[in-house]
Amino acid sequence: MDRESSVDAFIELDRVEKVFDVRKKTGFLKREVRRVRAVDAISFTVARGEMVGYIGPNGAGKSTTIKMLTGILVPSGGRLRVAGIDPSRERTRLAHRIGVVFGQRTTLWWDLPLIDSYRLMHRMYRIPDARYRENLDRLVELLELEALLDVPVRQLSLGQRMRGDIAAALLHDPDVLYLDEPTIGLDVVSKARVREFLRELNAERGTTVLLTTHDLQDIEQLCSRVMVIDHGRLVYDGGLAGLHQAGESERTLVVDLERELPPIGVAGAQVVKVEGPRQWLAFPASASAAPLVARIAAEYPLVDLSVREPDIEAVIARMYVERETVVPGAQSS
Ligand SMILES: Nc1ncnc2c1ncn2[C@@H]1O[C@H](COP(=O)(O)OP(=O)(O)OP(=O)(O)O)[C@@H](O)[C@H]1O
Repeated sequence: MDRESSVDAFIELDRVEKVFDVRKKTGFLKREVRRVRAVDAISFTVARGEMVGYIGPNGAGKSTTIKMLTGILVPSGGRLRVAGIDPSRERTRLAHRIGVVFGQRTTLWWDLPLIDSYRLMHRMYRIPDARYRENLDRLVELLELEALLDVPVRQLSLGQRMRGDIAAALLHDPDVLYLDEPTIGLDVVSKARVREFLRELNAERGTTVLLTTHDLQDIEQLCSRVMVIDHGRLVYDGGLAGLHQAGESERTLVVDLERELPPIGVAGAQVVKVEGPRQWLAFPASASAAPLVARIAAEYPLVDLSVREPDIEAVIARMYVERETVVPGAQSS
């Protein structure tokens, strides 16, 4: 990494590895040690204020990476810095700079009213009184928590609890927020609310966000950059558009004709389905639909048409399958 790029880098990983030794009993007194390379020479940097998606299939190494970034796990190799701090060496100092939300677990005290968890965090993080009040007021307003403050956490719905957890992670004004499945199990309205809040947080405060999710709409709506990890290796790092290219994604032109006709023959697209006078034509997502539409309109009795965007889920599924393939945008390590 050159000096220039490291100036703005807020999160820096240079060939970071994590190897677990898993002991398995294979006989009466025999044990076998199996080495699991959960994170395999991963390198990337995230600049201050970036909002980046970190995605991959189950067991890819996402949580292990996040745990190393928070200092919970010590890397087996490589170099790791967050805000210039080595997380595993200075975990407490780093804790003041980062916020973490695990969608599947809560950091709140289950039996206490929500506000009591916040009061405890006020003390734990030694947040100056004025700052605590200001942050609490703002978060309560933005996340609509006012009516919930006196409710014990165990009585909150999943969406309410998630908003409560996000506020807890931000009370001490962290520079970086790690979100692990922040919208898991939420209904459409709650998801929209959480996403809207994250967008505002990033725009207003410039908080750096690393987002791990299986919900690709989270990524599409929040992140301009996405990293894909599979079997511990970074297989893609770039924009969403590039991801479509890497996964060779296709858009679909849905054409309504005046009458039933044999499949349309037009260069640059392929008919994938015919139903009465309606035909579906697939074409590369990177190509423009305009010339295609012009050609069809000139040669066929066209009544109506629409373009369907590629399904990013299918694109990523294809990438996982073809993970051995070197894709554009993948970082060499
Ligand atoms: N403490 C541990 N001891 C041994 N192996 C572990 C440990 N933690 C994780 N692993 C292994 O490391 C690999 C990566 O796991 P990790 O939890 O980081 O994946 P993930 O991408 O977060 O998956 P998911 O989407 O299912 O949460 C898996 O093979 C997992 O079994």
